[in-house]
Amino acid sequence: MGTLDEEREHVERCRTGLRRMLDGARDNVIVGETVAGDRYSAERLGRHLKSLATELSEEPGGPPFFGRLDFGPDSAEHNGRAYHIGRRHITGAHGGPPEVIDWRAPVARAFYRASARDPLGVAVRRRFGWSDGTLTSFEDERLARGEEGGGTILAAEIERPRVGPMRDIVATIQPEQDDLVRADLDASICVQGAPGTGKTAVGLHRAAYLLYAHRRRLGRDGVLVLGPNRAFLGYISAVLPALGEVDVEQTTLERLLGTVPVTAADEEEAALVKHDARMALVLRRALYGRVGKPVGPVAVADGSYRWRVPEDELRRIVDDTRRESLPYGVGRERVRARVVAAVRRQAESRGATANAAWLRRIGRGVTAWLDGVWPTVKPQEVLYEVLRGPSGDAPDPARGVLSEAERAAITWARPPRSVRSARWTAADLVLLDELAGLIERPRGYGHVIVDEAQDLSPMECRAVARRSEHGSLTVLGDLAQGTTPWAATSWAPRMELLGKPDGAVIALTTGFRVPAVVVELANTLLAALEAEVPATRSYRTDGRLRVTGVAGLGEGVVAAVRDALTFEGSVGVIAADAEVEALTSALWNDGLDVSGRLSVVPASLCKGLEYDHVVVAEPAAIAEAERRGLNRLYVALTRAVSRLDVVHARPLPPQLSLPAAAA
Ligand SMILES: Nc1ncnc2c1ncn2[C@@H]1O[C@H](COP(=O)(O)OP(=O)(O)OP(=O)(O)O)[C@@H](O)[C@H]1O
Repeated sequence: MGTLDEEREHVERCRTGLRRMLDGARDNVIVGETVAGDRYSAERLGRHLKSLATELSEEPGGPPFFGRLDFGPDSAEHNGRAYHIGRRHITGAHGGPPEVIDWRAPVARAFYRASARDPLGVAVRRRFGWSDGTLTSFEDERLARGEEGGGTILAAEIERPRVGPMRDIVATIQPEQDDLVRADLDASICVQGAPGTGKTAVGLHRAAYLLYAHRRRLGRDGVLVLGPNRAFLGYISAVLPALGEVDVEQTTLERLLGTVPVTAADEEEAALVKHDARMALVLRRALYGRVGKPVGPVAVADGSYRWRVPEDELRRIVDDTRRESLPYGVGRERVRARVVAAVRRQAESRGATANAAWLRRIGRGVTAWLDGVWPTVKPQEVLYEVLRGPSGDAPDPARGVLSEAERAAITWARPPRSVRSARWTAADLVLLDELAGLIERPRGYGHVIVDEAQDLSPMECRAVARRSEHGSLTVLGDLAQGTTPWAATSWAPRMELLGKPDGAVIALTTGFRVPAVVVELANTLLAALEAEVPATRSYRTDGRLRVTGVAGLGEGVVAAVRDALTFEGSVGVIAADAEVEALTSALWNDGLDVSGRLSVVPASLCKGLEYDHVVVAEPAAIAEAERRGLNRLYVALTRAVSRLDVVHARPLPPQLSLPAAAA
């Protein structure tokens, strides 16, 4: 077992190793750009090596490792060996053993999973303490002797004040989290976790792990991370690059589906219908309503001769193709190919031979007929017709699917004159995507991670399902934090809509963000929320909760913020959206700088975020602002890492009861 000095010598060896890797990567960038076989590979290779070189050059001062495993003699595979574990693999000198093992490597698993009860061959687990890139301490757990836990390094990392964007948790992943991070690529899982249990962290580390373990497959098929809004993405976007993964697409569903600009808004009644799964049938009917019954034969010119395919054969072709449930666009081409095949059979029975050019010509000759029977169509054209409402004697695709009131809710009161002048809403984007998916299958991903998934509507779930049909899903959410009108109240139906009915639902119940006293307050709301979720245990016994009744909300919030700023870390004031402007002015007018470490956040945007010190302003206003206002309040109350101030000028909502510690 190394002493602190010996460990520091190892740090130096690691830094030398990193420099060696950096020089190698730089040389390789030059070579890679000139030797790769084709331009595409050259570009990819060049990009990869350059980003590796950049990463390495950004890292020389950072902690090269955070843990160490010393295996005992009873480990058959690693008998008596020691390994340092870090964010990245560091190669050894002259082909010797690596200086550091990547946290995702199979052997590193024992760092997260070994316990006194089941040491997995590990004699000693060591955790290192760092300060500004200098190794300052370590703590050992002699697992083989039954010693476990009790250290301060782990607790200090979890309780450290938060500033800036989210950081990785590789040094302190907990066993129940590690199970999820390293679940099989083919396993789709749903993680139900109370606030701060590390769902987002688990999702991001799972992406990094899967890319490591299945680099080839996922490098080709891609990994997609979907978050609820841009503020959230801004908050989490540095985690994967810090873990060396820069090729993950991180976006919101709205941006992913955004083929047209959103320039209108729906009434809630209309949005509810548009997000309902029954719309899938309405749209399918509307699209396939465009397919006609062939009337009369088709005649195809071939030089001076005209081939004829009779009506009954054409009808059979169209009916058979419809039954095959292909994407609409593929169906159209299948019909063309079958008509061409019918012509070919006739030609061959007359002794002609069909070459490729002839087949193409006949195919082109069928286009005019095909346009009448199975026309090309754009999603906007179909949706335009659906939202314009039934016209003429064409059957309404919504008949028998939507009630009259629902039909009326989605029908434009004043239909735009043409599809070009139509203004689309956010819900329309989802419908346009459904139509686009019916016409042509969208690009799929090898793995999709969806955060805050409890808020997805059934139609949004279908949009995600289309993109993970041949891949797998990690679904992260908390039923108690659902705030959309269509939020899930149980997971099984959502997993079905997401195309993974067999996906296991796993609960995370230890909270790492919110201190116990704050959890206790937030938990009093749970009984009033429409969601059955398991109770949480907070890892953190530190923290402070203060509930203050004030005469004027502005002054009360200013006073709470002044106090908050005397502590280290970020400060977030969370208020009902309508109060944000007035509170921001009150803070500025009092000489407080509302940028940098102090921010005022509308309650509607606080999901997934966290601040070291949170001031929740006027809970009653947050609860009243929307249908699921109590869920929103639950989200707001659970953003605090160290301290929560609840400031109220009006009575608190009756569903919130103060724990004895705060009353
Ligand atoms: N094992 C861990 N070690 C250290 N910190 C952790 C660990 N797990 C989670 N955290 C920290 O706890 C905080 C909450 O994690 P995260 O945001 O992933 O939780 P969440 O379940 O997504 O929360 P919410 O549902 O409230 O958005 C983050 O600061 C995260 O870094």
